[in-house]
Amino acid sequence: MVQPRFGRPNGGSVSEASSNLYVANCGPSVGLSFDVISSAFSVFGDVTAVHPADDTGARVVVCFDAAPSARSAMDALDGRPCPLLGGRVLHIRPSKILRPSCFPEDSVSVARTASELGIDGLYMLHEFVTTEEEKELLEAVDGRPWKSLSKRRVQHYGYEFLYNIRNVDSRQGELPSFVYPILKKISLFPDPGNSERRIINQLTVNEYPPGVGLSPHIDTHSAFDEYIFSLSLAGPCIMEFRKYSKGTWRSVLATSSNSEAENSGDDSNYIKKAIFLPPRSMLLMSGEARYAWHHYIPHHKVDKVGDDLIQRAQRRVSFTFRKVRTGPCYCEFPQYCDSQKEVINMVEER
Ligand SMILES: O=C(O)CCC(=O)C(=O)O
Ligand SMILES: [Fe+2]
Repeated sequence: MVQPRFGRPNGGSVSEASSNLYVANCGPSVGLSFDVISSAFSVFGDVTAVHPADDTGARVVVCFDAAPSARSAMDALDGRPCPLLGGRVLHIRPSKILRPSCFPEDSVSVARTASELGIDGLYMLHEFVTTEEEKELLEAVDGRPWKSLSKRRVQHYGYEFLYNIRNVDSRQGELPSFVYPILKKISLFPDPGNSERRIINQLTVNEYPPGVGLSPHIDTHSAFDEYIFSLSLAGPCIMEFRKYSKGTWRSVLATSSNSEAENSGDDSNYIKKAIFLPPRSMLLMSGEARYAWHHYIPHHKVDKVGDDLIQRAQRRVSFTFRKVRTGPCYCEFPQYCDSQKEVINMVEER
């Protein structure tokens, strides 16, 4: 269980003048959006913000511009059914917190476009598939067996991905026909690369429940070619990119996504950037973005994108399209490359 993001309520003493209220039994996971909560509390004064208080989605902090408004709201609503919130009984205490610690000041600002992010080799297209295509893709995978991992479910096509070795198994057949229209669109993806590199023969489908993400990792260089396409469906999330200054091929393997172990690597020495992935968008990781940056999906129920708090949906389903590598990787990033580890070892040993 993640620690509450706001400090504990300060005991409920009405003598303390707080303009913020900690409100339990209230939030997106009990069917109340931040907007609905805000307008219900606005009856008592100007509400400046409604923040999640923790990752449950059922506790919020309502911030008023003045303490008397907060006090009136608490006096009127605490422990009683609230007609404006479907008769829900709220539990309200004053909260001293001014700023939600779930989004610390140093948290990275989230770009909405790849060009804003500025990582070489990273591209994103919005509305890469239509809502109709999205529905069909989801129905197709929902009609097939899922494999349960500890926090999410997966399906693999073309080649099975083996999480223990972070590499693929032997070939299992063609990709399913329901992805043919996507493969066709991928072949038209506008990027400066060579179309040969867009051949796809492996697909991993990931289904994430709300609050579930993916550990920081670089897809194993020796397992997959340069181009990695990831299609987001059903729900949004943010993806963080980290470039570790002391990264080595060992840390790449140690923090592979595909390991079920939670391992965030050396947290002290990296630069990070983040991008918002809306449903139906397609992300292409190539070049430096694919070979040298770890990608990571934070385990959030709510993402902060600019001034917006965006709730994770009931699920996010991603389709990751890759081509299995047949020989060693000769990328320009030997530091992160398991195929070139002998070279690195020789340099390290000298
Ligand atoms: O869910 C995603 O968009 C990314 C999945 C991923 O990084 C992977 O399977 O290696
Ligand atoms: Fe990945």
